[in-house]
Amino acid sequence: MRIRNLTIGKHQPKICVPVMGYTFQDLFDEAFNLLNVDFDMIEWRADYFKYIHDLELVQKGAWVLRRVLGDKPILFTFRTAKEGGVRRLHPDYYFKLNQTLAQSGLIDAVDLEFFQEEGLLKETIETAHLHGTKVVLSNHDFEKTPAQEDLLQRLTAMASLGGDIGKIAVMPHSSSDVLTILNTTDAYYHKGISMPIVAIGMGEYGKVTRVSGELFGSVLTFAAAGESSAPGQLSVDVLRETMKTLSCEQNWSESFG
Ligand SMILES: O=C1C[C@@](O)(C(=O)O)C[C@@H](O)[C@@H]1O
Repeated sequence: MRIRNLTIGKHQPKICVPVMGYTFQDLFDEAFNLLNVDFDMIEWRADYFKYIHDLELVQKGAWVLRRVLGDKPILFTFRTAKEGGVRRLHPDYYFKLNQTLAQSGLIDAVDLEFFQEEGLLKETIETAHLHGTKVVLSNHDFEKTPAQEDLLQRLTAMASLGGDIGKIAVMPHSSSDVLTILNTTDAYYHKGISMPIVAIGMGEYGKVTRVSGELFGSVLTFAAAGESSAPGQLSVDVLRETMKTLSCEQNWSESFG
């Protein structure tokens, strides 16, 4: 699948760098500092943005990022407090915000949290698709690693709902939790569902899941160029180098067209 000019699902996972600016100046500076960094796309974590309650100003923020970053794909994410973000938002405004950005032509993909009212979720996915914007359906658990059946069920439901990418980020506390995440990724791949997935283990134990996507079938990995947006994120340089070292030339595009 493609997001803007980036093909996702081929060879090594693509590296997505979070940008967490509070002001317009912060957004500009963070984006500008990325110009010398070897990354593939950015995630604008708009829950950090001071003007999140003003739709015009949020679009202006996206415009600043687009101007600085040129053709790099931009994923727009408002991460809610209950899934690890820094702010709460009324659900009506959450969907309005995402629909506005999805229609703006300024960003390439939106992250929508999966556990929300299904009608509004479907409507927002449709709006995004009508405007050529991709949808990442996501679910985060900062406490634990749910059972493999639960994770698989969430990912398949994300595919049924029309997500372009499904994402789970959970917290492992042991090697067997890490195996649960990797087994889920592998089992999902063998189901032959066309929607590609991202499966992340957060924290120290999860690091291996951030570098091994090529082997198991996780197509995106998040890395920090400055401040990290979740525990266990590696720096972009270390991540790129490690993935090159571990590369096994798998090509998931045959399954994830
Ligand atoms: O969903 C994710 C993944 C993430 O939580 C991580 O663990 O790298 C980082 C978040 O910014 C992003 O929205």
